[in-house]
Amino acid sequence: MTRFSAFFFLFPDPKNCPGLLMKPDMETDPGSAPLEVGDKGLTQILAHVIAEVRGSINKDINGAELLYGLLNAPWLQSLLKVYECLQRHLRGPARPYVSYSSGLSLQILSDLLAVPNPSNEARELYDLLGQPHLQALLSAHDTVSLRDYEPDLPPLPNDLPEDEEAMRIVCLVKNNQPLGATIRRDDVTGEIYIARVIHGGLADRSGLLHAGDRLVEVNGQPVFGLEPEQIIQILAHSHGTIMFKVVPITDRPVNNQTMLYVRAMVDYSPQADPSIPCADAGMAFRKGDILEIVDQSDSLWWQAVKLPSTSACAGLIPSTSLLKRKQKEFWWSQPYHPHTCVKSLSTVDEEDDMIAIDEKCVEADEEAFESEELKDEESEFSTNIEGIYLTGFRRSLRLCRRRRGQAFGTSQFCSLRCPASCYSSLSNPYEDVVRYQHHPEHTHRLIALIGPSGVGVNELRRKLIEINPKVYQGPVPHTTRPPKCHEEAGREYHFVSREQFDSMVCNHRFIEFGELRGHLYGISVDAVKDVLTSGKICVIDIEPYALESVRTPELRAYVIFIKPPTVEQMKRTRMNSNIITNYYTSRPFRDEDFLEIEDAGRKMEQHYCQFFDHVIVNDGLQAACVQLLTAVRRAQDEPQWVPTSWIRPTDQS
Ligand SMILES: Nc1ncnc2c1ncn2[C@@H]1O[C@H](COP(=O)(O)OP(=O)(O)OP(=O)(O)O)[C@@H](O)[C@H]1O
Repeated sequence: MTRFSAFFFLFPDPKNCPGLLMKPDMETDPGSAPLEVGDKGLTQILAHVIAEVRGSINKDINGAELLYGLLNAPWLQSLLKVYECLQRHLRGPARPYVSYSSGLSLQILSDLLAVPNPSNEARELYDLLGQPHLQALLSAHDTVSLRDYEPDLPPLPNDLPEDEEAMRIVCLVKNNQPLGATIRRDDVTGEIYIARVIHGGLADRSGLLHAGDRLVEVNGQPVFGLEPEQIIQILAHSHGTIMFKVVPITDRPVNNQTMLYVRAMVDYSPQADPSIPCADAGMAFRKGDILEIVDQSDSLWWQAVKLPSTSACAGLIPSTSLLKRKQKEFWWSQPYHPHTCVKSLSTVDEEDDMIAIDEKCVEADEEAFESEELKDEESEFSTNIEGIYLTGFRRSLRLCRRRRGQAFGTSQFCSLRCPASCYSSLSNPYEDVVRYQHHPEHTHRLIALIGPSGVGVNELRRKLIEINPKVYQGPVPHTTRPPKCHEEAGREYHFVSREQFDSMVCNHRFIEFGELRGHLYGISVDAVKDVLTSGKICVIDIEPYALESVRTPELRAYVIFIKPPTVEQMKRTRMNSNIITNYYTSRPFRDEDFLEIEDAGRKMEQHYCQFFDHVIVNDGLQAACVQLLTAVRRAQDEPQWVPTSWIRPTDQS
């Protein structure tokens, strides 16, 4: 019994088509020339093969019938036709059959329209040819076939002078968008130049106007000697197409700037800046905005887009050096105020004088508070969840802050002009940032809550930890006070000597520290790291001055601002809540407390909003808690803008 093999058809010999079953032996005849198949060769060969196979069916050859059906399949015939077409085109460049297909299709359309009773096929053809995209395709086909790419330009005159400059004529169609270019006049020569082209603007997208091009005419009107404002007037009064005649700049600078993103650390308004070359081309931004710097070619004025961007067109912003200069000028122009910004808590000795007036009253209340504190701590221990203690909630730490707040009055926020530390914070108007996606194998980001005293920072923090103490935890604070009978070292506090504590302070190991009733208390970087390396999410509350200590590559804090709602809303929601007063007593909230919280919250937001990754308004406790939970998850799971130095600390200069 004979078996057909598919490879018979791989080496057909067109000259011996009828004898196809004789397979040429390429291995035994290496010198034989490759077989050429003509345009119709394969189709002919197939026809012969089919005839042969048909003959074999009657000879009871196994598989012949199946093969016959296969070879006769319409798809195989179509495939062969496609193959032959491709072969033809591969041999030479494609040539259009007609270069007037667009006109031809219109002719066909009008002929079809004239048919009295068109068939279904005619209707379908009419619909197909009438499709706009097919019309566009045919039009593109004709343009390509005619090689009609260039505009028709008049021939160059023969008598061109030798020193004739190359001119470029640029036509831009004016729409509602600004042209996106600024001009300047050379005061010596009176020539007008394109000063800058705004990234993503109309002029930029045309690709035909560049900074440094000399402007010769606008709409046929020579501009030499005109003031820039006069040219702007010409442009403002033009409609439709505007024609520019320019002498292109010879050495266009290559823009090899890499992508740069920054977080604005200051507010900026171009309308309030008399030094900006063109206020309309400027871009306002607020503290905390993320800006994509798209052009730094000018050392003074950069171009940037605010993210998330709604417009492709960039705006002018001052460069870092220019903004620093402006800040310095502004700073020096302000009247001097004594230093009111606090870096870390001063010792009690330093404060004593300042709080002397209240001291008697405080002493009396401290006695009362001491027992209350103990009661409070005991109740905290008894409510520990599954053997996990809610550490870092000791009132002593919070009272350190209160004492400091009391000592410095309400002026913990920098005023316009105060020395060193505040001034240095002004010196970095932009912070380089990158999009950072937390890696599951890395430690979690620290969650730092910040808010005015009494807004509910600790309440929210406590609630979060209580939801899942196996996931969320506070750091264990350090103290120099002796342990109480029920306390265990490393559980409620790390108990250390004053010398040890001082040494940690000197080595900047504390995020926050303070002194209360002769004892030092503090939250150390290592205590936070202990929680993080255990695989948990560390949640702390901080004061603004501690922002610097937590926004570091090792802690990568995600800062959440707990914002007070309106006074009215606070009155409604805090009806049954108590506030801890500056005299260490707990009493129901009063109207003046709400006013104070609102004012402190406003000031805090005004001064530090650039550091906030998220803001939660603590109105209803339940809703705020859900928002906090969502924000904390987002901090770990979603990409965030973080300082570049966190990712590449070695790049820091
Ligand atoms: N959304 C809220 N609704 C009702 N009461 C609240 C809400 N948030 C907080 N409270 C209550 O307000 C009081 C103060 O809250 P909390 O102690 O958390 O303040 P804080 O911001 O940590 O300030 P401090 O550390 O100075 O006490 C607490 O009695 C708390 O239960």
